[in-house]
Amino acid sequence: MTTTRDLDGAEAGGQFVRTALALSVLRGEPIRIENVRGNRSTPGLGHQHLAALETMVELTDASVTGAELGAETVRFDPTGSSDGAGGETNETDPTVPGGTYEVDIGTAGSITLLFDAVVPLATVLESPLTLTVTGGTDVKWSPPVDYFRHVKLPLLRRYGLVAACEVDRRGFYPDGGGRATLRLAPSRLEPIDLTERGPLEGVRLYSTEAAALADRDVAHRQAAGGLERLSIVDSDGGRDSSADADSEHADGTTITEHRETTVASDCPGTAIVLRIDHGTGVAGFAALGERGTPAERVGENAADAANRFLAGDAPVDRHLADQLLPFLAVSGGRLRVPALTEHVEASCALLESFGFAVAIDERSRADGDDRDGEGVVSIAPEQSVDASE
Ligand SMILES: Nc1ncnc2c1ncn2[C@@H]1O[C@H](COP(=O)(O)OP(=O)(O)OP(=O)(O)O)[C@@H](O)[C@H]1O
Repeated sequence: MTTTRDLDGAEAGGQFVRTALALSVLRGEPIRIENVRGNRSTPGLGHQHLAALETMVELTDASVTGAELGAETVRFDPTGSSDGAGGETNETDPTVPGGTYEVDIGTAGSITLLFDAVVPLATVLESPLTLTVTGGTDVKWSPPVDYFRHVKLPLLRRYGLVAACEVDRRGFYPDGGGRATLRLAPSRLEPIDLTERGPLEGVRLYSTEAAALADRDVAHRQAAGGLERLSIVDSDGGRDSSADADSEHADGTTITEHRETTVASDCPGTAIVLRIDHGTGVAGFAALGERGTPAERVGENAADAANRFLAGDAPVDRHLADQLLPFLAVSGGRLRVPALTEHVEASCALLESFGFAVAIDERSRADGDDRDGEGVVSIAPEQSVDASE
């Protein structure tokens, strides 16, 4: 018999909700979340979080209470059989049937964050799942869709995830109106062991402009700014000062893909994603266009983040670091994270609340270095213990 797992989101934001819902499904455990998005200035469920909750309810035929805007307490039971009062349910192997679904977030709420909640369900699917979502494809504080499909999914595919993402229309802030489809098939994930960075293999660049901005050549200028600023570490530890598209560098680093795309969308917007491949893992760095910021500067912002990554030795970027943790829990493994960010720490604490054996080996920092510390997160799912026992 499984009892409801009580979770406290007082120290976290929306990611806590999404990951908790996914783990609830994967473990076949009802959850009650108190203090939803407790450390945000507008606590409770926002549009995007509510859309994720409602989608998870639909995909899993769960029972739910608190599925409304602003709700600070949510109860979600993917076993569908308990009474909402902390009752007990029969323990069975959790499965999700699959099928075809459409969701409209209704704002420029992030499509990729909704996808983030759903992707782990691939490991318990009975048959393929197709999920088409309308909302924002490239909005602040979330993975741009090119990061999702060209960075996150390719890395997870190496570990056995069967997934693809197609984009019909882009959705920028404030109108949204983007449309993308996630396709998942039943997947079995290999353990993730990503503690070393392999040799640099190449750089991929995805630069995008809404059709309304095409006459200003924005995608090209973003790409040019990014490539001009990108430093490539060579084998002697020195640096090339710039990288040109479609060329091979003295150190052997190649621009393996270079896409400048004009896209359909309801409102103007631009995005750039740089992907670094380095043998063991991948890392992605994104920037969004903003009124008043020159296109070249947008590219430079993405390259600056990539250069900071290249100066370290973690195999993934700081965003993938937190986004991989649910998969680490599913399959077990070890991950060197470039920074023990608030998101990484909140996710580790959540995984521990679910009974996963999480160990964080924090790298010591020099005195006066107040950056988020690097660390290695290890998770042993087979040894998970039931915290409610
Ligand atoms: N530029 C980026 N590239 C890739 N991933 C990103 C980027 N910016 C943010 N993310 C990821 O988006 C997620 C944001 O989660 P977070 O909980 O902060 O947002 P949220 O769901 O909008 O909720 P809240 O409104 O409570 O902050 C994290 O996984 C973070 O790593």
